[in-house]
Amino acid sequence: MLRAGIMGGTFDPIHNGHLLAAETALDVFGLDEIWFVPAATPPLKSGAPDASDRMRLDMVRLAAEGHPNFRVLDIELERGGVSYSVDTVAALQERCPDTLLSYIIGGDRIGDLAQWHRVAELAERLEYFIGFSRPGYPADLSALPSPLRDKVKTADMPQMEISSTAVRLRRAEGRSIRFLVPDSVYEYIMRNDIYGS
Ligand SMILES: Nc1ncnc2c1ncn2[C@@H]1O[C@H](COP(=O)(O)OP(=O)(O)OP(=O)(O)O)[C@@H](O)[C@H]1O
Ligand SMILES: O=C(O)c1ccc[n+]([C@@H]2O[C@H](COP(=O)([O-])O)[C@@H](O)[C@H]2O)c1
Repeated sequence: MLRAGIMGGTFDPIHNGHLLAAETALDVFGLDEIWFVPAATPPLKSGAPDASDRMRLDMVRLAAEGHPNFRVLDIELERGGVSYSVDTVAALQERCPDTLLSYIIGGDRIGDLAQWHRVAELAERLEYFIGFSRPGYPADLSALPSPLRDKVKTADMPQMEISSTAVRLRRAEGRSIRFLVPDSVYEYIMRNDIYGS
């Protein structure tokens, strides 16, 4: 049975913190593949993404290109509306019944996991949630109710103080974002003049 880790995100834009979390999940948990899934409307974020759906998808594809274990799925962008992970996982299980799915999240999302839509069903469908701490957001499971807590496996990754917000802000201030995002994504942002002031 194939074991895949879903890396869902707004990816506005994708950055090296996302990629290192994905690589670490492959490495530590022995997954076969990572499936990057850009969200249409992320459930717990206010305000629309700055870049268009098309551009966010393009950037995720550029970032994943050439990695033998990275795939990009446009399932949530195609579905549109609010991107509840439980709907995505259910649809993917229907499409790929021989794949065991995990869902990768950073510390900020671990913090609000109990508020996710139909989270008990989501947890039931997954092998586990894979949780990584990120600067300012430790992988702290203590606030989660116990059945959910037992479903989250945490692992250490080199801490990367990068967020999409910081990338957008630096661009808006005319500062460099080189090496915060992959070179191909950097070139795409500059060529299309995204996130500028
Ligand atoms: N530097 C990082 N280290 C570990 N996990 C991360 C990091 N950045 C984002 N993640 C995780 O990746 C997933 C997708 O994140 P998202 O696309 O919202 O990026 P973000 O940097 O948090 O964006 P924003 O700053 O716009 O809120 C989330 O589960 C998030 O916790
Ligand atoms: O299903 C939910 O209720 C839910 C709540 C919060 C976040 N998510 C998903 O988690 C991923 C990361 O979310 P975000 O807001 O950090 O980009 C993204 O794919 C969201 O669709 C999903």
